[in-house]
Amino acid sequence: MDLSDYPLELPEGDRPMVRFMNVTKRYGTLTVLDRLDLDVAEGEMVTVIGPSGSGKTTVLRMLMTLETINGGVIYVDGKPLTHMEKGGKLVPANERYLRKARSSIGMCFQHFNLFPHMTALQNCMEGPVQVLGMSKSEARARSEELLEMVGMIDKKDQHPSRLSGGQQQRVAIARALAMRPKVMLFDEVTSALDPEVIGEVTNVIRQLVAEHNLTMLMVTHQMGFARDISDRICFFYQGKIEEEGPPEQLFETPQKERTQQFLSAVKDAG
Ligand SMILES: Nc1ncnc2c1ncn2[C@@H]1O[C@H](COP(=O)(O)OP(=O)(O)OP(=O)(O)O)[C@@H](O)[C@H]1O
Repeated sequence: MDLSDYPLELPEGDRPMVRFMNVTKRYGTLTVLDRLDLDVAEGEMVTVIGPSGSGKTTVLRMLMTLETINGGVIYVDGKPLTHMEKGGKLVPANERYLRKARSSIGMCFQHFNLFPHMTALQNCMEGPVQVLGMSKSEARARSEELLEMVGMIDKKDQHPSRLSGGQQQRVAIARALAMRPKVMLFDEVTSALDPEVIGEVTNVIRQLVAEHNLTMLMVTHQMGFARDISDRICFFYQGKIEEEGPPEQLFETPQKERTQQFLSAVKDAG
């Protein structure tokens, strides 16, 4: 497909919050995403599972527009994310366009990446003030509300080094939400945590799913958690969706042999 074959905007009535359309990502000769089509509806929670190296994190990285894709187009809220319109057709987006587009995507990583010299509250206020141009008082009110929601308001004046991993991750979630993203991405947010604090982070995400109509895309190795909270599970294999479906269906009656093998391997391991 040529870039001129892709719509400048998705039509009314067929506008998922996220659409990967025929997306290919290569590193040298290695094809990591292979003509991927993936939709996430508004308010939907989709979890990507699959073997190591199957391209799960790459999906999130492409949505963060951290790197260019080699083929296809990603749309967010009906508008191209990776591309922009020029003279009536799509061209790869420039840095200015990407900077703006990125603010619609919130991301939480395995390593929380909080600013070490700032308190929890300052970490949350930074984006709204610096990127969105919000007044300090408005940013503070919004940040305090979110810190309250993740159970961290008591620690708002602490620096990250004084917080546990689970607490830092909760601040990182509040910080991402403070930007009012259209889509939230969670990449292995519990895998660097001690077992006893995993629950406090999964509970925050569970609460987000239950009470807020957020669109979320998550990568996790915690199958039980994925099964609990996802609307849909996508099983990735070699940069493609091998099988997808509601959690009960995918975990209980997987249709493809590769899905069955993967699920029995993780079951044996865990
Ligand atoms: N910057 C890069 N340069 C070269 N190869 C890369 C780069 N980033 C990722 N890859 C390769 O792309 C493939 C997919 O990586 P990705 O991180 O998306 O896998 P994953 O499914 O998330 O794996 P894991 O479960 O181990 O995190 C891997 O083979 C990886 O080595």
